[in-house]
Amino acid sequence: MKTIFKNIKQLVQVREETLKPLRGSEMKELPVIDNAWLLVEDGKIADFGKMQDLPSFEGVSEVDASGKFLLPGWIDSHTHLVYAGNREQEFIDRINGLTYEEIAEKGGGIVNSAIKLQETSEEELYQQSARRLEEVMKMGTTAIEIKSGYGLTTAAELKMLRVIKKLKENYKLPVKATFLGAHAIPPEYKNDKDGYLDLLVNEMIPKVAEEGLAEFVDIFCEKGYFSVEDTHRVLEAGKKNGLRPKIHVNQFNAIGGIKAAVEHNALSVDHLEVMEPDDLDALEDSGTMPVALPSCSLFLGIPYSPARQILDAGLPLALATDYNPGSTPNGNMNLVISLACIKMKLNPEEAINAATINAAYAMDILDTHGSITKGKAANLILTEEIPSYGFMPYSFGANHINSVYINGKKV
Ligand SMILES: N=CN[C@@H](CCC(=O)O)C(=O)O
Ligand SMILES: [Zn+2]
Repeated sequence: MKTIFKNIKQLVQVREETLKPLRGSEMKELPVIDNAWLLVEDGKIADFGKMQDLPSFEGVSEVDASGKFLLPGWIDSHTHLVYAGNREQEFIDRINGLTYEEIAEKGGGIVNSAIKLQETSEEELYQQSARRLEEVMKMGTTAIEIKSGYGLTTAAELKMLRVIKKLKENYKLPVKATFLGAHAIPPEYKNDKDGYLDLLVNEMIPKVAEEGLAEFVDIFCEKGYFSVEDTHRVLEAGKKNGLRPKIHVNQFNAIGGIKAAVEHNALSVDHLEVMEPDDLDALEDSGTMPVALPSCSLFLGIPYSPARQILDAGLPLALATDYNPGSTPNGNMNLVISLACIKMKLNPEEAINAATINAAYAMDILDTHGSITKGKAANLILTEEIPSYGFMPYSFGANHINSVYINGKKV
């Protein structure tokens, strides 16, 4: 099956090849073709060019993209989209003065979500999660990473991961699963963190790997959660079982987790609201992608990741939503891109690169997704008629998306 998009006002993020993520000043460049066409064949980008050079094609269905922009779909490399219910009460508690940390200390937070999830059937959890996935796909997300971490028992963690597996089977976009058993210390191990780590390392990780339920391993490396020493232990166990690290780090405190992650060749380090010079140094010459989550900063009222400092240090940067019930009950990548421009002072070009090419790297799918490149999947966003691609982040809160395509098929 072939589809041709014609009269595209601008084809955005056009690259011959994408072998590496973009770093530092490279992120300012966003290659485009004005007045373009693009051919999709068998779900892949087959060819593209300028309208003046349009060859004649037979047996193709046509999409007239006059006045519209065509760009690679957003890639959301950090979510917790599989969860049960919501934490609206904690939202009210924070409005009334409690902090995220205080709520967690009182037994709320991640543990609250874990109790809800343990009490929810696998089928119900799947239905709630599938609704969220469909919602974000309509907003332009065309590849997604999803973490476990609201189970905190072997049975409930496996239940979450099976739900992610079912989403992967039933939806056509790339879905990658991350095992985040080390998300919080469950109440029954309150005074025995090492006992929980033993369970993680000796039982959960081997089972997850044996059943092929995850590709990545994660840990919340943070004061009051897991230490740098715990991080080494969990990442080592993950690696032994074939799971590459992608970790939560430097959200509230810089405790040395970035250096540990780099030592384990983590694919990404995520959050980074608080960064020390040592953290930037540790990332230099590494294959580890820094990932910022600006909607989390908005919702919790915490600092935004110092993106300009990260780019000025010549490092790459990716953006993701962190969609979860506690710190970011929102999976809208368009808002993330706007916030990155407004609050983190990224230019639209930098933000779009961070949400496509670099996000693809952070999900380990850069060879097949993240740019308009021949042979890559036709996972695309067709905008409404807008004056420029920069109009998307400028008009924050609006999406300006006409349609979304996964493997060339309209969502
Ligand atoms: N910080 C750790 N984990 C999630 C939030 C978890 C929650 O509050 O449910 C995050 O990335 O923000
Ligand atoms: Zn997260």
